[in-house]
This record gives sequence, structure tokens and C-alpha cells, in this order.
Amino acid sequence: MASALTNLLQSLRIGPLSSTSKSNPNDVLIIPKVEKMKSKTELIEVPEITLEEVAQHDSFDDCWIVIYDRVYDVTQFLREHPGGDDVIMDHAGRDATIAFHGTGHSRHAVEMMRHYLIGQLPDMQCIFRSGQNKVLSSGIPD
Ligand code: HEM
Repeated sequence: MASALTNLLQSLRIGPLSSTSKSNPNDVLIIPKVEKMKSKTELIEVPEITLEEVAQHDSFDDCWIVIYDRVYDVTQFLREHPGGDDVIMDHAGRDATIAFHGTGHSRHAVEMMRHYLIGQLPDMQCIFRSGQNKVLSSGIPD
């Protein structure tokens, strides 16, 4: 059981630095910051983008939004969004978390989001995630 858990944590890249020591209290948990999934095995980090920078992208032809402290470029997606472009444009260049959450998007919709992920807010501007990836709401992207 313990090794199954260890394997799971290792496959998620969350685990003690040393794989040889058993439950050393000095082990440090490595928890990845925000990473964009390039393939199943390759993870790359996304850059920090401030709310001020996001605010510069508030038009139909250049639309960024913030959902759960992560920044998405939805310029192309706007046109194909099943809920319509207008509902996203209402939040262009700003935080859209509450509207996104309130709509009750499906798991499929949440998984789609990774395709549009371009960055994350700096820690100082995060309001839904803080510290070691603590999430204050449920049903959000991993
Ligand atoms: C990257 C961001 C977004 C993605 C990938 C996305 C994706 C989707 C998808 C796949 C659907 C179809 C229903 C579902 O599977 O849940 C949907 C519906 C919808 N979305 Fe989004 N969405 C995004 C952002 C937003 C935002 C910011 C709003 C703001 C209000 C919004 C409002 C809606 C609405 C109103 C519907 C229609 C729900 C219905 O007819 O039942 N979406 N979205």
C-alpha cells in the first residue's frame, strides 16, 4: 500500500527527494508549481503574468482571462466556445473565475483549459491558490 502510494506520488512528481530513505522527517516534498502538460511525460513551467499585463489583452482579437489564478489566452477559443463569445468577452482582460465556476463547467471543459494556458499570476496576486498549491475551491484544474 505504502509503495503504491509512493509510486503514485512519484508519477505525479510529488515525493521525497531521496527515494532510498524511508520516511525521513527531513525529506522535503517537491510540489510542482503550475506546469503546462506538453505530453504525458514532459512537463514545462508557465511564466508569471501579472493582472496588469492581463488587462492589456481585453479585446475580441486579443483576449486573455484569469481563472483560478491562471492566465488563459482564449482569443481563438472565443469563436468556438459552446457558451458563446459574449460571456467570455464580459471578462476579457480580467478575472473570470466566479463566472466560470458558477456556470458549472464539465470535467471535459476543465480539461480543455490546458490548451489555452499561457501563465500564472505571481504569488502576491493569487487569491485561489496559495503556498504549496493549496486550493480554496473545488472542481478546478489540477
Ligand atoms: C478557457 C476557458 C473556458 C473553456 C475551456 C470553456 C469550455 C466550455 C465548454 C466545453 C462548454 C460546454 C459545456 C461543458 O462541457 O461544460 C462551455 C459552456 C459554457 N461556458 Fe465555458 N469555457 C470557458 C470559459 C468560460 C467563461 C469565462 C464563462 C463565463 C461566464 C463561460 C460560460 C459558459 C456558459 C454560459 C456555457 C453554456 C452552459 C450551458 O449552456 O449549459 N465559459 N464552456
